[in-house]
Amino acid sequence: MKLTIGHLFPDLLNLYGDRGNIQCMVQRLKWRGIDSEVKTYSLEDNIDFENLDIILLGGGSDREQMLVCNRLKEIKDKFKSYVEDNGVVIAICGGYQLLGKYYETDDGKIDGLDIVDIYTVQEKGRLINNIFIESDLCEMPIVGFENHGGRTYINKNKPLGKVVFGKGNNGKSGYEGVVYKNVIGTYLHGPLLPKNPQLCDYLLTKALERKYGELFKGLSPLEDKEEKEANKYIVDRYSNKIENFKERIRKLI
Ligand SMILES: NC(=O)CC[C@H](N)C(=O)O
Repeated sequence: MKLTIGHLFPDLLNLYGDRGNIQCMVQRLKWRGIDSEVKTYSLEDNIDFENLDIILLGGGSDREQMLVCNRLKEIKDKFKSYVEDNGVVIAICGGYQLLGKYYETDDGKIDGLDIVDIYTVQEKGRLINNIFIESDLCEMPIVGFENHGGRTYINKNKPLGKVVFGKGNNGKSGYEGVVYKNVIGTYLHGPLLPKNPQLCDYLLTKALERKYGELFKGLSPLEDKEEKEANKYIVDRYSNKIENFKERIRKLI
């Protein structure tokens, strides 16, 4: 078995090591004896969606998102068909915002792919924090790092999870990310997947099921000792902060 992973515009969209998500997917496949191929695309390249099993759209500055947005207009229909055909997409921060209808910044409106039912508006101040959330997609909490000026609002689609510590989509709703079909959008950098092995396996499973159907019998389990430790480190560290905070509030009232 083999999966082909497409990394879109890594020269523009690749903040905080988002590319590490690809290395993580490749390694977790390799440990199971599954092959992979990584294809990177620049703005001018033709994207052969029909050959792709997973697409990564990383984060970027507003300026870089603006540059990517014109190219997205040209590939919008093909991208949409890929998603409707259950193609797997993992989109981080700036890439997440671009999945939606638009990202309105102080310098102008950046049109998105309109693949998921979200929109983003730049508001005062940036949401910068370590963050962890709880999601129905995996048992372990999902941990990461967020740094965004845009606030994302979901219309109809489901969020990826509930914020336990951090800000998430807009600092108000208590939710983080979005899930639509096999598309996950999230503000979590890190890179995201190495510390969230269950989420990584969720994406790989979706891609293998789509490609191989009944022939795919599921991913064999891995020990994930270090991955779990790294995840737990963040969860413990920030759970304490929540507890301290709750304690302070308790004393005040
Ligand atoms: N970290 C990012 O990808 C930043 C996304 C976007 N430019 C924002 O500031 O909201």
